[in-house]
Amino acid sequence: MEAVEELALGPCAASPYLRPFRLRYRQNGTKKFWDFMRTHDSVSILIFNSSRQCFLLVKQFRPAVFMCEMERYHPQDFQSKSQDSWCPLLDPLPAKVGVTYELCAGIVDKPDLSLEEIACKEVLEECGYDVPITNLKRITSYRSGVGVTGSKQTLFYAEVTDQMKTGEGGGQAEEGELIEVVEIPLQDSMKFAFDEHFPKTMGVMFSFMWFQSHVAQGLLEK
Ligand SMILES: Nc1ncnc2c1ncn2[C@@H]1O[C@H](COP(=O)(O)OP(=O)(O)O[C@H]2O[C@H](CO)[C@@H](O)[C@H](O)[C@H]2O)[C@@H](O)[C@H]1O
Ligand SMILES: [Mg+2]
Repeated sequence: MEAVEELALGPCAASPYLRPFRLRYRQNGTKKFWDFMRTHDSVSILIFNSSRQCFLLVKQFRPAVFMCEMERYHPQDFQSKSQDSWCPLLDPLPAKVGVTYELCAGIVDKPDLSLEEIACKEVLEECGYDVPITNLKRITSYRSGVGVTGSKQTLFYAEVTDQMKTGEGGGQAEEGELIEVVEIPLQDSMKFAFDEHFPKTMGVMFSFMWFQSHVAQGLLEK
């Protein structure tokens, strides 16, 4: 996953994944504008393996995270010339600075599938567990990125057992997805959630805390 080579930064003239817009408006008499991106909504799934008493997370290389780190160390790479042509990044940081721990997640891009169906598909593709749709519990939904995308993410919980494992996961190879599944033991999960050495999404932190207050107590009483 960390063999990332031949990096080059270029302009994004058109994308099936995001579209930039500007909204002009007058608020309380003051004229304003706001720039934003239209992008897909998404689902994410907190997966707890009860056979092994651990959470399943996915680790992947995130170009946007990587380039935030690059900008800190090589701000010149983002300057003018890359606005109209491809600019090779000659002194890249190690790819691992762009690898994050996340909940299994996927974009909502199939209008004929329900959020639950998309969530089950992602659990199978990314983590290799075949979860019946009735095993999914909707936790809540929230806005991810209110400043730029405003998109909505719906969070589910799925308890799995080793018997439900039918494959290795790892994402859809034909789409170039390269995902590593990692197990976080329940007993280490709160320490992990707040350990800044492991770059992660808010979804991981929030859902681990949700588990503590909604599920963990029940496990102790079993
Ligand atoms: N900007 C982009 N550029 C190039 N290719 C792209 C792309 N966006 C998506 N793709 C392609 O579409 C695939 C989408 O994968 P997923 O459906 O698993 O969504 P992902 O988990 O990346 O993001 C979802 O889940 C994460 C984690 O919660 C949310 O942050 C995120 O908004 C949501 O889309 C990627 O593997 C890639 O092939
Ligand atoms: Mg995904």
